[in-house]
Amino acid sequence: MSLLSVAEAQARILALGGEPEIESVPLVEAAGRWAAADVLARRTQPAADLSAMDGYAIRFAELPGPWRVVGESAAGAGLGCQLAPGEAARIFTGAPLPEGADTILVQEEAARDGDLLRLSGEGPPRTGAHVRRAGSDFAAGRTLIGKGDPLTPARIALAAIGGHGMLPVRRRLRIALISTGDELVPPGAPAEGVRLPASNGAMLAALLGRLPVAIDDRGIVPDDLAALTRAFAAAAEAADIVVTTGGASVGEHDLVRPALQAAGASLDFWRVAMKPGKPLMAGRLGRAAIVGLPGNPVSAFVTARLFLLPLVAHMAGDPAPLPSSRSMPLARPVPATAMRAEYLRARRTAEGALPLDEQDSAALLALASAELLIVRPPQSPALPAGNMVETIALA
Ligand SMILES: Nc1nc2c(c(=O)[nH]1)N[C@H]1C(S)=C(S)[C@@H](COP(=O)(O)OP(=O)(O)OC[C@H]3O[C@@H](n4cnc5c(N)ncnc54)[C@H](O)[C@@H]3O)O[C@H]1N2
Ligand code: MOO
Repeated sequence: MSLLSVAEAQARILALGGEPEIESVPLVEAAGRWAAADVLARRTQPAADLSAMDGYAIRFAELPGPWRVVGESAAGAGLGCQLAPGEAARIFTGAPLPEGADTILVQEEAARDGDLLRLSGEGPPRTGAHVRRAGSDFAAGRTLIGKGDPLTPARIALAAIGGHGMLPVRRRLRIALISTGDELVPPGAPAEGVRLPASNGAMLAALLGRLPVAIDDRGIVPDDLAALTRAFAAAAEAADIVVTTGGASVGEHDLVRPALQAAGASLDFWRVAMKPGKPLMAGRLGRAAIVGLPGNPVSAFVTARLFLLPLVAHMAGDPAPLPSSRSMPLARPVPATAMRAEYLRARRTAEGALPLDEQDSAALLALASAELLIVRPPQSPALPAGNMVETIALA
């Protein structure tokens, strides 16, 4: 298999994802997901003409008054009768405008003495001042949220006020994580000699945690063909996506590809023209999509950001799952690139994107301080400071 371009690999990985069923979930659980169907208003908002201020409901034509206050309209309860000529009603924010009234006199511009109400300031400037008309936000039946819209906090509020307690979303994706490597110990366990803690599983769980997923961290599997084959087959039974890290390259201990094949997986691609992240593989095993990330922690991070998160977002209903990029000036020169696209870890400065000195694909200290990836396409010339480059935000 030859090296694929990043764009082609992204398109192919998105095509691997199935369409999880649609379910209805309570509003708070829907936050951060995508609407799986249009959501229509079940009610008109406001349902009636309401006061937008605390004050008095009057007829504009009767200014400058005086009026006789005949009762009160509070939020959730109206006056209960119609205003006759010369009459006003005490009214509060959110309360229904009594029949016969058309305008609100705010209380700061009114003087009250028993039942008697007088104008004490400039008064309302026009008929209908401080009145929220019935249906001025939306009418029943109107589309409030379109299929594919992100369920932001504002859309959650909109759905609630539109009469919904539940929203249609794609069900949470089950993601199995498998770290491979004889050298790995679980995070926090003593790492003797040349063994090292497995950082990729926790990193991936943290990255995925912002999406609607249920993580099944299946821990560390040694570099053993039979053990890996068994682990992949078992993980694929219940998962929508099986994510492996490590063992993706070409050494004798890099057994992920043969083990996936032994488990019955069909591999769609292996190796992408990018740095870091070349030995990325993707395919299917039974009903599950397989994403094999490289073991190097920075390579795993960058490929997760560019391929795995978009796949998950796509399956969760995001119509635009690929990371967006933004043009920024370079704060320092960058060298030419060869056949692979390069994703340089960088910081944001007043002068623009500043590539870090340390670009090793195992250097987590540098990755942890990076705020951006500078995207350098294959076969790009060296660029001086000040030239514009595309960047992907990491936070
Ligand atoms: N002769 C070649 N050698 C390599 C090539 C190549 O094309 N020809 N590709 C290199 C590239 S690029 C990458 S990236 C790495 C990735 O290789 P693997 O996916 O096979 O990863 P491993 O060999 O298993 O591990 C690499 C490195 O990362 C550490 N690691 C692995 N898993 C974890 C984990 N869960 N948490 C933290 N660190 C982990 C592992 O100990 C190794 O140090 O291959 C190059 N080689
Ligand atoms: O492509 Mo590897 O991910 O450079 O280190």
